[in-house]
Amino acid sequence: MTDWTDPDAMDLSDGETFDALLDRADTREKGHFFEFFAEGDELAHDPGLRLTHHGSEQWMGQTLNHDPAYWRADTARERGFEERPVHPDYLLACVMGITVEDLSEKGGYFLGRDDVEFHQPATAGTPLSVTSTVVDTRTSSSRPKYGIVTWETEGQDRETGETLVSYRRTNMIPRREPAATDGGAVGEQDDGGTTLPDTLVSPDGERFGDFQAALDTAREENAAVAYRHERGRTMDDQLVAGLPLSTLNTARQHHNRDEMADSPSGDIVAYGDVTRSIALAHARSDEATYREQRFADERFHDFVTLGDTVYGFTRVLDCDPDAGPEGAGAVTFEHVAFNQEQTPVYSGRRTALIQRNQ
Ligand SMILES: C/C(=C\C(=O)O)C(=O)SCCNC(=O)CCNC(=O)[C@H](O)C(C)(C)COP(=O)(O)OP(=O)(O)OC[C@H]1O[C@@H](n2cnc3c(N)ncnc32)[C@H](O)[C@@H]1OP(=O)(O)O
Repeated sequence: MTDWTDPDAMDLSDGETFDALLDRADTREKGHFFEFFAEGDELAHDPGLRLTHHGSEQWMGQTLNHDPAYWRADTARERGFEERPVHPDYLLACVMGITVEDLSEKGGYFLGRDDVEFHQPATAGTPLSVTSTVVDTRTSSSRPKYGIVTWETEGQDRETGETLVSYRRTNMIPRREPAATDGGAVGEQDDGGTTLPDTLVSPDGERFGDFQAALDTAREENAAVAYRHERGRTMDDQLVAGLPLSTLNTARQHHNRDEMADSPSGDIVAYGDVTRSIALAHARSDEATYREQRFADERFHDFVTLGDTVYGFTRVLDCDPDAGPEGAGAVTFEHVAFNQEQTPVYSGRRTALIQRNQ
C-alpha cells in the first residue's frame, strides 16, 4: 500500500497531479451559509482588534476625512473631547470588520444598516469586544440562492465594558441550498412619476446657522436644500482591498478576484464602509462638524469596484437648535454616494452636531 505521508509519494509540482488532487479535496470552510443563522442566536466575535491612531489616520487619509479634531490633540480638547479620539467611521468599520468572519464571510452583500448610535468617543489603544444577535432571517424572494439576515451588533471597550457603538445591519447571505421561491419581484418597478423641487438651495457657509437659513429660504420657495460636493475619489487597490483587511474584514468580496468573478458583481467590490466614509468626507469638507451623533436607514444600492469614482451629494432634512451644547446645533442630512455614471451606490441619514460660530 502506498504511504501517502511519504513526501515523495506525490509530485505536487506536477500540474495534472495537483489539479486532480484539488478536485477530490474537501474545502475547510470559513464563514456560514444562511441556514446557520436562527433568530435569537448570539455570537461573540473572536478576532482581536485594538484601535490605533495609525489605523484611524490611515483610514481618514485614504477616505479624505480631514476634521482636525481627529488629527490633533489641541483641537480635540477645544471640541470637548478628553483626549484625541479615533475617527467614528474607522471605529464603525473596525467593529463591523471583526464580525465578518462569523456573519458574512460566505459572500453575502452588505445591503444596509440602521440605528447606528455612537455612545461615546473611542480612543487609541482600546481593545474591542464585539457581539451580535440575529434579529431576523428570511428567504429572498427574488434571489433563490440567497437569504437575508439582520443582526444587531454592539462594539464595546473590552477592558471597561462600555458600549462605544451599536447598530442593526442587513446582508444578503448565500444559501447552502437554493430556496423554492414565489417567482420573485425582480425588475418590478414602481413607475409612478417622481416629483422634484424646481429649485435646489445650497447653504452659504458651513455653520449651523447657514444650514438653518438655507432650510428657511427653501421653505419659502418650495425648494429643497440639496447640493453636490466637488471632490471625487477613484477606488484603487488600497481602498478596495487594503482598508477592509486592515479592519480584519475577511469578506471575499474585497480581496479575492478569483472567487468574485463568478458572483453577481463579477469582480471584487469596495467595503460599504469605505464607500460611505468617502462620501461622508466629501460632505464633512463642506461643513463645520462638531460631533457625529447617529446614522439611520443606510443602504448600499449598487456595487463599487476598482476604477469607480465615488462622489457625494447631500440633502438637508432638519435643523434642531436645541440639541447639543451651546456652541453647536444638530443637523440631519441625507447623504448619497454616487459613481461616475451618476448611479447612487449608498444613501443614509446622518445626524451630526454642527458648530454655530467661528
Ligand atoms: C462588508 C461587506 C460585506 C459583508 O458584510 O461581508 C460589504 O461591504 S459588501 C459591499 C457593499 N455592498 C454592496 O456592494 C451591495 C450593493 N447592492 C447591490 O448591488 C444590490 O442591492 C444587490 C445586487 C446586492 C441586490 O440587487 P437586487 O436583487 O436588484 O436588489 P433588491 O431587489 O433591491 O433587493 C434584493 C432583496 O434584498 C432586500 N433588501 C435590499 N436592501 C435591504 C435592506 N437594506 N434591508 C433589508 N432587506 C433589503 C430586498 O427587499 C429584496 O428582497 P427580495 O429578494 O425578497 O425581494
